[in-house]
Amino acid sequence: MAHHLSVRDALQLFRVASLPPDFYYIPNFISEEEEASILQKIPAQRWISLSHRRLQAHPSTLTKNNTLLTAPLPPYLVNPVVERFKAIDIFANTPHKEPNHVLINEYRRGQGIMPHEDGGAYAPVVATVSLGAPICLEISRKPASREDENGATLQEPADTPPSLPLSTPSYNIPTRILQEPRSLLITTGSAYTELLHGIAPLEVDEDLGSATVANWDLLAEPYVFEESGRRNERDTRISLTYRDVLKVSSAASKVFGGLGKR
Ligand SMILES: O=C(O)CCC(=O)C(=O)O
Ligand SMILES: [Fe+2]
Repeated sequence: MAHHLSVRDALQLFRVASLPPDFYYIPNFISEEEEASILQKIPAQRWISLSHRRLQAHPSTLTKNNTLLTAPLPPYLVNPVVERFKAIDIFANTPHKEPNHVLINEYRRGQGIMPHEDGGAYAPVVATVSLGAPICLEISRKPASREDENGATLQEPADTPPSLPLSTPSYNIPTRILQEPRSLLITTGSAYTELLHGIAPLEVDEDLGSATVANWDLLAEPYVFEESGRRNERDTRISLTYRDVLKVSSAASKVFGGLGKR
């Protein structure tokens, strides 16, 4: 008798089991040819330079109140990546059922991004395709916060015991997720809402191994790091982060809706 694995069951094979739900790491999500083709199509004139990385937003940057002016994503960001997302139902439960926004980040050797959370502008699913070179994503807990008597939020020191449910002792946090080029990382559930992610501004990721990298058993080529002294010499790495922006507005609704209210 044939056994059929549902898409959901199949995805569980790629869950990063040592972390709170849910991170999924899928190596070789795209081929080398597809990677080269995407890299070549990223428009050189669209980069916005920040102090420790550069980035571009497609189809556009969100407005001040986190609204996306809807427009199609460029075809090179849709095919094959979004087509493949549909096959594994990644955005099946988000409001628009597919990503409508992509941030492209570029990190040169020594660059990074501060620990942060992606917040409420998006449905709590991020799908990150990595291109160019490996890099470590650092995963940490949010500092517990509480309100003082004036209603201002107080941040507690990072070593304060965190609130449930992530305090389960089996989770070894802080940790790292090693993202190989052509891999896909899906961040959803409490991994999206309760944890911080960032990239340390390093020239070398060191001490790579099963005890220090949460997705070690899911890597396509762990031997590359074993053979290079458990080190990853950073090189330029580009990420495509696919999201579903909750608030959207079309150009037409902006013009006619606006007129109607006057
Ligand atoms: O480059 C990455 O993998 C992380 C980017 C990121 O966290 C973001 O754009 O919010
Ligand atoms: Fe982020």
